[in-house]
Amino acid sequence: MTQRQKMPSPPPRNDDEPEATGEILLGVRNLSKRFGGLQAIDRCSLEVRRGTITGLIGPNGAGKTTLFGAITGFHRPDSGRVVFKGENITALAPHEIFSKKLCRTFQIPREHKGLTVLENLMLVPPGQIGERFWNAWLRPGEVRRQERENRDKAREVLEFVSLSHLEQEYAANLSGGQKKLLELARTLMADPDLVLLDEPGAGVNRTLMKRLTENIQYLCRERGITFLLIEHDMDMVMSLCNPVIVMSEGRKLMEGPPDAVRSDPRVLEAYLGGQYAAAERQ
Ligand SMILES: Nc1ncnc2c1ncn2[C@@H]1O[C@H](COP(=O)(O)OP(=O)(O)OP(=O)(O)O)[C@@H](O)[C@H]1O
Repeated sequence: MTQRQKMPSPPPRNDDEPEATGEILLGVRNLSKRFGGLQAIDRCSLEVRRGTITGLIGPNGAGKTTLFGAITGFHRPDSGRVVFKGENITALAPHEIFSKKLCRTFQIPREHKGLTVLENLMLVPPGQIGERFWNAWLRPGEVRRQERENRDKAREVLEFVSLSHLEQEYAANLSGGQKKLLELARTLMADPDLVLLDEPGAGVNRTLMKRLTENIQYLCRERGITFLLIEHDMDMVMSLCNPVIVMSEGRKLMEGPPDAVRSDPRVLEAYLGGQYAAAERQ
């Protein structure tokens, strides 16, 4: 992992949340995103502090995945700002944001199906000199060295997520849970500072879920990687995340430690309201 940079002081807080400690790694300020007539994100503001595993929960359609898309350049926000490590990254392209070490996974894994597990990881690091075809002739030694380093790193990451035995398997043949581990592995190839995980537990069996949870905890504690994760599995959220941010109708409803969130009547109402609304639409 790379050396952590010293960051400037966080900007003053402008909401009524209880005082939280730790440097702000990601700041979302008054972000909005509309799809036609639908306000998917509505002046949303929230913060993620370095060194945390922050949970992002909320009823279906609350805007969580759209928010991930707007943070990581996949959706261009209509207004508002995204600040990462003190830098305004709003509306940068996804690959530019990725290269700043802000990485994401997708709700439905986006593996390269026709490539092996190992190849999927080796594709990740940007700026490989072998990508320019003349370098294979002009700088063959350097190309080979970089490829070797890349392969070693990919193998190290695969060992960490317990997928080594599948390195030559086509990614298309992995189980749903293994694909989630591969998604996490791909972010690790970039030495990320912040990883956004979109429903890492969905479709994952209990054994793999336990491994995934332990991996996230280890990476946060030992490697200093910060996580923001969307999850519907409340057991996973309650055991893994602190703080938990609740989104409803495109903006932050509340934030707090898991116990406080679980017992907050506003959260219950948001979930029940969402269910009633869904039932009424049917
Ligand atoms: N590309 C899109 N075009 C049109 N509408 C969209 C698009 N993406 C999301 N939406 C709508 O925006 C709203 C927010 O969706 P989003 O997927 O962000 O919610 P979510 O909180 O992640 O929900 P879930 O928990 O079910 O994944 C929903 O009403 C959804 O239908």
